[in-house]
Amino acid sequence: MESVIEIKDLKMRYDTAGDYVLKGIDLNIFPGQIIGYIGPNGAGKSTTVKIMLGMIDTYEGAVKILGKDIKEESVAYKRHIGYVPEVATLYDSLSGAEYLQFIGELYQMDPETLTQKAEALFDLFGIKTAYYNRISSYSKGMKQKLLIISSLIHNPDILFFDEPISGLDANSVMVFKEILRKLAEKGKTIFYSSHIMEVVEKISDRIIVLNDGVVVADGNFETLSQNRKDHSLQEIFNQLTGFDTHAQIAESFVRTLMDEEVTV
Ligand SMILES: Nc1ncnc2c1ncn2[C@@H]1O[C@H](COP(=O)(O)OP(=O)(O)OP(=O)(O)O)[C@@H](O)[C@H]1O
Repeated sequence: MESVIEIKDLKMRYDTAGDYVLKGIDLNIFPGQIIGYIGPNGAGKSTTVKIMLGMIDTYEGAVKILGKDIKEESVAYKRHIGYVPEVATLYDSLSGAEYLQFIGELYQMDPETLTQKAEALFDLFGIKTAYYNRISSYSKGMKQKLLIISSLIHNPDILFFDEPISGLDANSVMVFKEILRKLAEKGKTIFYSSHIMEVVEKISDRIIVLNDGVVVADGNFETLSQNRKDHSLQEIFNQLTGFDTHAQIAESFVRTLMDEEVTV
């Protein structure tokens, strides 16, 4: 099977005299995979995703998406990509309808098809009545649903989601997880970054753990949990990233707050 994403010896440093934040990453991602892309704060997850999205081009190494080197073919591949960023800027003065029309125009979608799809997706997400309202009046979860719809409306082949369920209620999370499964069944590739280990463990059929700019684990949950005494992804994550001091840190934190003697 051909890779949808092929990353070879990817290195990145933001400052030419500074340290590398990505230290040589090699990955082959295949159609229909749901990749849980996890790692501690600052590990380099967003940097990798931004490189794949073409938002950073000062990297070393090679990144091929859908068979093309993204440095050589920097625009065409973006039609095949959908993205939900962790922090998004939505145009608050537009309505949901206007925002999606704008997104549709960027992807040169037929306006009638776009409107039909947009209205139907709003309805399915339970926010139909907000379609013509200004985004400034949306709740956090409604904004998140709009972002999810706008990342999917052009029917992309590769999806990058960064904490996509942030703000979604429990029922909507169930719907969203099922949507991911169905999209993967249709051959879409999903790159899912999150710090919520329970969700990553459940939805991913491949988990990639990044620590300090290096891939420290890559496999399905069963492979990752082999030969380890603890079996939740949270515990495997703690072991892989060498973290076992949560209790001491919490105690020092609270002592500091309480003005007691500090022992860090
Ligand atoms: N624009 C930037 N300029 C300089 N350094 C940056 C920039 N963006 C990220 N970095 C640095 O690169 C490293 C990796 O950051 P990145 O945002 O990729 O991590 P992450 O794994 O996505 O973290 P988080 O889980 O906190 O979102 C960090 O040390 C960060 O300080």
